[in-house]
Amino acid sequence: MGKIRFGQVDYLNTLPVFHALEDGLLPFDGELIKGPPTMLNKMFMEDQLEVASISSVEYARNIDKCIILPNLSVSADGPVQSILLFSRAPIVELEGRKICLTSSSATSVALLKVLFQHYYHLEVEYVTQKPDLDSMMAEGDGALLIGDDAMRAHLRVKQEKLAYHVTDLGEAWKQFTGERMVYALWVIRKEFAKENPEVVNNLCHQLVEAKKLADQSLSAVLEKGRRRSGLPMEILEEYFNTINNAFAEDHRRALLTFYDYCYKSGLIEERVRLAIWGEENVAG
Ligand SMILES: C=C(O[C@@H]1C=C(C(=O)O)C=C[C@H]1O)C(=O)O
Repeated sequence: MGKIRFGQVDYLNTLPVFHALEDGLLPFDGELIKGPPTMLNKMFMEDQLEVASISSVEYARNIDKCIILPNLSVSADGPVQSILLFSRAPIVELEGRKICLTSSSATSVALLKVLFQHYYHLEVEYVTQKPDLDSMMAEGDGALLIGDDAMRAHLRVKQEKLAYHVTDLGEAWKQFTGERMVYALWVIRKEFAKENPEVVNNLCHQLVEAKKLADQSLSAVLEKGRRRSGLPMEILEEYFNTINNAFAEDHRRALLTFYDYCYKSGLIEERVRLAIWGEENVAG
């Protein structure tokens, strides 16, 4: 077996899980491959990675290929601060308008479509673009951005007093369903996991340890996040209080609620169950 190729979504919200691995604070005999979610989704599904943090909706589209690693996610209970729709008019007035979607996201694109259809009851036109607020707003009436791109754009909108409405999709989802939202999962390739169960057990253990270490060295994680993102410390502190990297019972219920709406909107092809490493239903 060669080194494990481990895909890392290169946003602040995965840093509490990856910090210790990046800094060699835990034994990890693998290679970290960083990129935006859609790049890692694709690499994982094309067998170029053994394990990765990927968009949660992509799990539902590829259940034959992946097993979810326990206790890990990128989630938030309500406003998330990094999944934002910028628009010229309030969101409820966007009927028939053109919305530019970031090419970096899969889950939040599906979330926006679900919310427009089932919560706001509006029909809009979608185009996909590179994540750049100015070129997106030059092309359309709204722009969906995620991750550090969304946070930097939001700061600019405030600093430059740009006349955009900003809708936090985590907040809208919570108002609609009463649930939190699970944006990303850590998954491992089914074939690889079956052939290397001890490696997977060990990795699961290390990732739980990695989160504990990040909790214990929060100031180092914040400082690294500040250097990487260029965002001010107050914003980072608030963000790390908002982002949750657990995967417990209410995360599962919330994720299945999201999948249900994705299914109703034709964004996934079947209703799925969650196959989680270490639980009985992962066989097959
Ligand atoms: C909350 C976020 O979660 C991310 C959103 C993703 C998506 O929309 O596909 C994928 C991975 C997550 O890290 C974010 O980046 O803002």
